[in-house]
Amino acid sequence: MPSLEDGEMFLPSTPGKFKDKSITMHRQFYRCFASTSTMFLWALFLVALTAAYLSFQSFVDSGSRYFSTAWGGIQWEKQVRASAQIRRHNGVSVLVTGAAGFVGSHVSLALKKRGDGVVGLDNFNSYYDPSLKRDRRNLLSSQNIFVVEGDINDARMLAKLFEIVAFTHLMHLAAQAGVRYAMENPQSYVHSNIAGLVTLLEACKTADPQPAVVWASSSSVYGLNEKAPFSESDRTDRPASLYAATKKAGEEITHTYNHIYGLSITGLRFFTVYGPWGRPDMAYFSFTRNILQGKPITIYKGKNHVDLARDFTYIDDIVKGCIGSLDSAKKSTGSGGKKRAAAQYRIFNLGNTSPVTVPMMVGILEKQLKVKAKKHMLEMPGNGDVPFTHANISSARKEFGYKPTTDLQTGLRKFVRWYLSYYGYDHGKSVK
Ligand SMILES: O=C(O)[C@H]1O[C@H](OP(=O)(O)OP(=O)(O)OC[C@H]2O[C@@H](n3ccc(=O)[nH]c3=O)[C@H](O)[C@@H]2O)[C@H](O)[C@@H](O)[C@H]1O
Repeated sequence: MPSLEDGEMFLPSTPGKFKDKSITMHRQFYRCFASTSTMFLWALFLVALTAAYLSFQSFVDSGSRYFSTAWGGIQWEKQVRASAQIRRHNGVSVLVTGAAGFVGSHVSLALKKRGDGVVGLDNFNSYYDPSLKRDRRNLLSSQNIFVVEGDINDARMLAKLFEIVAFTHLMHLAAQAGVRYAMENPQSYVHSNIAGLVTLLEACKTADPQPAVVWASSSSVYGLNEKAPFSESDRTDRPASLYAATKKAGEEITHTYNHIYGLSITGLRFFTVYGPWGRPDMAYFSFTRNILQGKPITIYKGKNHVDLARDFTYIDDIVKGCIGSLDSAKKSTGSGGKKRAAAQYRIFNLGNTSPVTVPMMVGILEKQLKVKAKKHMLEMPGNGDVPFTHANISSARKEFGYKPTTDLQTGLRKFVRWYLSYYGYDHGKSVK
């Protein structure tokens, strides 16, 4: 059977004298038309492909611009390398995320002081006044610690950092903190505490060598647990806030990276950390500001008017716990993204072991500030708060000799001294 050529099927079957000639002409015309249209379609396809590629490139570029323009370049690499230099025998090289944050800045300084290499990373977001973060950064910079301005969700920046420096450890302290703010901005918790964590672990998994990971979980994972004091083996499947849920998820996520890729993981459950250079969103800090400014403070009460209590833990004790866990962490066991052997997975409470009620904390502040607080009592709203926290720290004590030594009175005295020297005495009118 003769086969139909392109266009043939569209030919009219016109009978008559000129049929053959006209058929030939039509055939030529349609062949020509068909090949032109095929070429046109190919050209269109190529144009579309190029356009798609270009817009993808610009998406990638604008993505990295979105994260930060503040990284990259020869000078930047030089600063990273210099900051990562180890200056003691058997020292370590640590990437500290959240280095311009409260705990991150203290841990960075302590590591640097003993001669370890430290590179900081922080996105300087505006959850609370970024000028406090910039001042912490300046303090770090005065000790030759370079803080990279970037987001833990920026995979390209992280890959670059691990390419430049063979970090032995990751101290991951960047997070969206705050229990009650999770009701206002839930997505920010997912962005930093879940997506950011995964991006970071992906970078660690492929890094060669893989760093050992120490990271900040939270006492809030105990949620509605009523058994006191809280032990690491207690239930953590009833979080009371989205913040707690993201920290609990972090514990599970890090476990999978430990299991599949051989990352050494140590999760630290911090208990309401306070002290100089602290977080302005926390109660002891905002109460101090309000008391000095003559503004009222709101003190939440639990069910049946029970006082809420926290196992407030002083920053220097937390720093010792962070460094103890870092020093006792075993190496990761994977390489090239593959696990070679079972790796260490640990979780520790880092608390103070002596809960203090919120009204007692306010009483200490009043004494230190020599000003009476205007107290406004309010029944605890359903905002994610838990009635009390109390740490059992025997695991951390056994594993690396963790022993908190600062009571709330001493710690708040140091905090108030810092607060007044930082903000001045003029009752916070110049508060940054
Ligand atoms: O251990 C943690 O894992 C968490 O600790 C911290 O959370 P919390 O223990 O909730 O600290 P914080 O806000 O200072 O409230 C302290 C007390 O004051 C009460 N409180 C608070 C505010 C207020 O206006 N009134 C009040 O009574 C309040 O009800 C509570 O009883 C960190 O912020 C968090 O990021 C996380 O790290």
